[in-house]
Amino acid sequence: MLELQNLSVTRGSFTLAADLAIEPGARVAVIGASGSGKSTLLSLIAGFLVPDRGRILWEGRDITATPPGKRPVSVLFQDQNLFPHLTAAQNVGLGLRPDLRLSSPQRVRVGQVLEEVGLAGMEDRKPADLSGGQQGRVALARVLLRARPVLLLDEPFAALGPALKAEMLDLLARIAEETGATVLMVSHDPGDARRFAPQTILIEDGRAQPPQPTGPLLDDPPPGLRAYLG
Ligand SMILES: Nc1ncnc2c1ncn2[C@@H]1O[C@H](COP(=O)(O)OP(=O)(O)OP(=O)(O)O)[C@@H](O)[C@H]1O
Repeated sequence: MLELQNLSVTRGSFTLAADLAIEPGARVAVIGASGSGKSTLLSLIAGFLVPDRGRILWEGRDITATPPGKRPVSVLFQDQNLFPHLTAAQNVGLGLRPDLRLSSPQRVRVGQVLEEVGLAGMEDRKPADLSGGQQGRVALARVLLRARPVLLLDEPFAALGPALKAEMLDLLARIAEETGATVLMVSHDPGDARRFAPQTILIEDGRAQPPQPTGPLLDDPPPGLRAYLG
């Protein structure tokens, strides 16, 4: 279980508060208007931002002061962060060792995750020789290889077309199920939330609300969310 207890952080004139818990293995969408604090919430969980008050607990352990690299968390951003001069396999291998001095079992493992995301045979290609969707898969493979129990995604597939995006979400859902990972995904697209996440954290008026069932929330959104969704 991931718990945010009486958490609050202020950035300039903006304050975000959160007091909520996320069940292990849950898939949760994070929805809110532009500037409502979605990225801020993810940064708090990832440890890029330190709260002004409150605690973050993972499996009962206080990780509020734990540096990002030591948290049980990996993060996938929209821009995928692939290095253009490295091959797909090397980009994935960075998830294990930043200096890329992989042992042979580690190299085997890189091959396995690339296969899991459907990139067998493309190990030696550089990002420029892969499609947008394939690049997304490389980034996903790198995150999977780290095998952290909490996966944070900040609009990871926003640049992809609808069909490709749906495919990536299904792949992600399948892998999350297999690994039991807890996944939080920021999205602007209610369709993504419905497709991927049984539960949603709504951020409104400076507060991240506890997860609630996605379908009913989107069927009958509160006024602020309704205005935002259009
Ligand atoms: N470094 C900062 N200093 C001051 N204010 C900041 C800083 N970073 C973000 N903010 C403010 O915090 C608020 C929340 O930002 P955040 O990026 O979390 O929103 P968001 O919901 O992810 O937005 P979007 O959907 O537009 O990406 C915004 O009002 C933003 O202007």
